[in-house]
Amino acid sequence: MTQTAVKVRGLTKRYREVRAVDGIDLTIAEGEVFAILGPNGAGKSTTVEILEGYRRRDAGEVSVLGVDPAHPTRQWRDRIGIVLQTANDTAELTVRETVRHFAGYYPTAGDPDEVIARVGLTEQAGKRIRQLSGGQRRRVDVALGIVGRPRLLFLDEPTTGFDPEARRRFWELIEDLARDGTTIVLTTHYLDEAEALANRVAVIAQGRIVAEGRPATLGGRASAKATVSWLEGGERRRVETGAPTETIVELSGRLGGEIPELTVTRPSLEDVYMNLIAEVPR
Ligand SMILES: Nc1ncnc2c1ncn2[C@@H]1O[C@H](COP(=O)(O)OP(=O)(O)OP(=O)(O)O)[C@@H](O)[C@H]1O
Repeated sequence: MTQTAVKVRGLTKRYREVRAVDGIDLTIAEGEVFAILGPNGAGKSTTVEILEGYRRRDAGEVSVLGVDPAHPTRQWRDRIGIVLQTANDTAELTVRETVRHFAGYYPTAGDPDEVIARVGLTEQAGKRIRQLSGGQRRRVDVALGIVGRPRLLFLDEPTTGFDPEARRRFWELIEDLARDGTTIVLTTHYLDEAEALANRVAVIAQGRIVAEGRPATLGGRASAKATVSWLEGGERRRVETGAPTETIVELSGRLGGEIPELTVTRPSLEDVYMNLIAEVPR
């Protein structure tokens, strides 16, 4: 039976007149990679901070690894990994010293050098934090989030400032952790990141979930019309169709085999996301 890692019902949080979180329901199974998407100010961080036990809620039920995060225990904290913003307080320590220091907080921490290798910082292990680039510092943050070998890892916009290669490496790390059974809750503004990593995504706008599902099917994406495009008589032709295979067979017959410069596209996750966000009344 799949265990539930996160269960949220009717979660509500206001800051004076702002309804930051306005009745959210969420269920995340153990081992899932779950992405929370949404525009600036949608309520993502507030939701995640409540799940992490760092913010009080006004109403609703929340269970994270079977515990109400409003009443966290030490044992519960040890099973949760959080990638915080850059740890500036250790600027004078080296990467290795910092990771070792944080490893000391956990009863079953991973080997610091192994963790440093996993985030791709072996060459920088002896450097002071303040000497690192922004993207390298962010990798230290990730190392500190996983050094306790958490069962549930929260990542808030983890790849902001990463170069493309570092992002790919980071994605591999997340896939690796997911294969080991770590549940991952991720907020991101990069839709390709959500598509590459997440089993499921939720789109939040104005404190509510406006869509939830697999990235491939979100917002009716899989059943949306496809655009078939090809070159004919020196001109680019395009048709929208619910039956692209039929269109291609018909075209292939007409053009006598290979269809020049054929492409078939469906709405991207970004297209679907933009539509979902546009529909939310302001
Ligand atoms: N400490 C606070 N005091 C008052 N209002 C706040 C506070 N934190 C957040 N808010 C407001 O609550 C709403 C939701 O903010 P939140 O930070 O959860 O959004 P977000 O989806 O994480 O945004 P972003 O993508 O910009 O990080 C916003 O309107 C924000 O201005």
